[in-house]
Amino acid sequence: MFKVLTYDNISIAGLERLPRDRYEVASEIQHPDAILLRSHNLHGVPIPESVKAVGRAGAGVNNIPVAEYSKRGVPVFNAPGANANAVKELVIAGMLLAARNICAAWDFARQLEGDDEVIHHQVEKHKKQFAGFELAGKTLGVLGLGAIGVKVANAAVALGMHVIGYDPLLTVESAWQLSSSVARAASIDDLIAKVDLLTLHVPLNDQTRHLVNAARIGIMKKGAVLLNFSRAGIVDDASVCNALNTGHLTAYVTDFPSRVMLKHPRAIVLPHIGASTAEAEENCAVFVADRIRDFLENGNIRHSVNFPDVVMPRTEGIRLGIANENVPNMVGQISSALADANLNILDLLNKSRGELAYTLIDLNSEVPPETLERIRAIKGVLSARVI
Ligand SMILES: NC(=O)C1=CN([C@@H]2O[C@H](COP(=O)(O)OP(=O)(O)OC[C@H]3O[C@@H](n4cnc5c(N)ncnc54)[C@H](O)[C@@H]3O)[C@@H](O)[C@H]2O)C=CC1
Ligand SMILES: O=C(O)C(=O)COP(=O)(O)O
Repeated sequence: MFKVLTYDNISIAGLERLPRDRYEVASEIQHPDAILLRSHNLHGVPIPESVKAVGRAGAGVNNIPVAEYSKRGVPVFNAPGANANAVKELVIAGMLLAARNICAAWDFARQLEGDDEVIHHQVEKHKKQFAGFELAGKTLGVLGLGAIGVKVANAAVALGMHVIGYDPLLTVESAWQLSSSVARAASIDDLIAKVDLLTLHVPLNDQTRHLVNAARIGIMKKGAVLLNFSRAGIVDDASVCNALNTGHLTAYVTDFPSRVMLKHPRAIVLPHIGASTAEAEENCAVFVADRIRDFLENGNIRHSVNFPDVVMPRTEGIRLGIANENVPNMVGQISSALADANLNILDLLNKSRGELAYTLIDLNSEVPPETLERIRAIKGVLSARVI
């Protein structure tokens, strides 16, 4: 039996991918083989010795200390693109909410009192304060053209907007999907200076923390709208608050409320619901549960954020999965240990990614415990397991 510890609300459809005869899945469980979570913060949480894999049913992994898991030879999986459509739809909604002052107008309408004639009179008298602008013809800047950014850019083109994008690490996959109408900015500052609305779709990391700060807001057009459906830390909320107060920014639409933004009349704050649709929750949970299962049962790695893709068809033999540092002579030392135990290699696959490597070896017979211990003791081996 494999044990899977869950945090957050993981879609049942995903949990059902882990059959009950082979998996014990619970939100409280001792010695888990894997952790399955969404936005729960794992920073500062001790990693149980038993954990072999972590699955993030979503895109962002900034809530997971990936480097610490890497040092332990534990792959972290996510579900790239599985919730992108949900976020795209909310971003489009966010642009419309801001452009048409929908939140303030709704608040106004809900507090009207009196009979229908009085209400009608009040409506016609006050509606001018909620006059907005149309998206068609405006210029949208998309920072980060990954799964979400590409979908937002293409949808905005379909709405008649001019779209400019910036992503120095644009993948071939994203480039293929991106509308040819999307213009390319030369730099972040070039992008920011040109647009009426700016939407952020980059991960939170050391390069993107406070990427939108006072200096960058200063080069934005007066009256621009900022949308942040990426992460709180990418935007310096205090600077945005100042810019909203002076009118330099017209509106800030964010999925990440903070104290200064909660009650701000020009801020539209949502409770991190970008991926909260039944479809996205199911897509993410199914995607990542399948990856966790293939790893636990076959040692295969697909769509990990820290390890290379390593997928080898199963032979009849005994399988060994080894995570190691990407340094010379690892495979040599491992195969010597196997040869000394008189084990014959049926199949072997070794791949590296950055500082990490992963090896799958199919063997003709059982691995003696002392051989497994000898492999684990090799300097640079991070984890080794018979599968
Ligand atoms: N509000 C919500 O509920 C959700 C929020 N997110 C957030 O959105 C982020 C993006 O998600 P996806 O598009 O699925 O990820 P992705 O990995 O497909 O795309 C991210 C893109 O950002 C680019 N990028 C990285 N650093 C950059 C930089 N400094 N400047 C410009 N581009 C840069 C990458 O090259 C990549 O193309 C996630 O990391 C997460 O933080 C994701 C899903 C739901
Ligand atoms: O996938 C992401 O990065 C998200 O932000 C979605 O978070 P959630 O799974 O809804 O807690």
